[in-house]
Amino acid sequence: MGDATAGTVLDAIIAGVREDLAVREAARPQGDVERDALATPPALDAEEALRRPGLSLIAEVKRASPSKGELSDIPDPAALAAAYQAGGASVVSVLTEARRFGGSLADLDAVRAAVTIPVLRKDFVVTDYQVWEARAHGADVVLLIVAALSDEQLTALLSRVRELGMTALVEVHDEAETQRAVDAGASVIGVNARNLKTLDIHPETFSRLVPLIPPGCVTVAESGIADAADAGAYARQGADAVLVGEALVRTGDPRGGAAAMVAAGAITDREAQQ
Ligand SMILES: O=C(O)c1ccccc1NCC(=O)[C@H](O)[C@H](O)COP(=O)(O)O
Repeated sequence: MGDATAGTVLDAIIAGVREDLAVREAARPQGDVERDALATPPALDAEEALRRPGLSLIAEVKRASPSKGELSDIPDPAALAAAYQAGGASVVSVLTEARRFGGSLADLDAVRAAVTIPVLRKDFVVTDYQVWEARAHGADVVLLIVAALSDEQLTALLSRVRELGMTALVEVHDEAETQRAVDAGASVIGVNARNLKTLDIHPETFSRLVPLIPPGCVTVAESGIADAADAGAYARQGADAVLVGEALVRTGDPRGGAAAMVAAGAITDREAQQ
């Protein structure tokens, strides 16, 4: 993608997210969303699911992206999510950002109703309202992108996520963000190989940052994972989980694609024991 100005892509996405959020907040005040959230069945324990032995898969429902444009139509997100679960995914990620990713809260509702494993609301969460909204729509996990948040916002949102019984996947891209995530007390840290300034993928980011993450944390390798071999490579580098979007939505066989990635992690586990 090249040499976009620092911060441009993420800043532009968040500006759009804030505009859409203002419309939703005007239609539905936070008090109403909080009431809905508190009436929703308790969140599933995603952190426990990701800690299980072997490589866990977070399989994503992703229609489009700023880096690649249209990826897949996904007329039936519920069926796609059910295929991911049948293939052994531990968590389903649902992109709910509309403008650049083509997602929606309706997708989150459909997926929540279709699977029994934890569901991640993947969005650009910058306000308390969005966390309550995620819970009201049945999410068990919320993504918090360190690059999008001040330390104060990160701490406050992390604490709200936990208060609602959910798990925060705290996403980092470099050493400074990793230190901020650790200082904020993150227990599930995603290392995104996609540079959010240039959108280029740097697979070596995980091995560079993982030594900075305390051993008790769950580590997730995110972005640019094309196949089972890539998933297995991250398992060998110590990843507890991989988060995969494009490769799974483009395959004609999401169940088989998911199963192959989970199996690659299991093979790596057996190799390590020998
Ligand atoms: O996917 C993008 O182009 C993108 C651009 C800017 C901000 C976020 C972006 N993606 C969100 C994600 O984190 C990915 O959907 C996720 O890691 C899966 O990535 P992939 O397997 O490469 O589709």
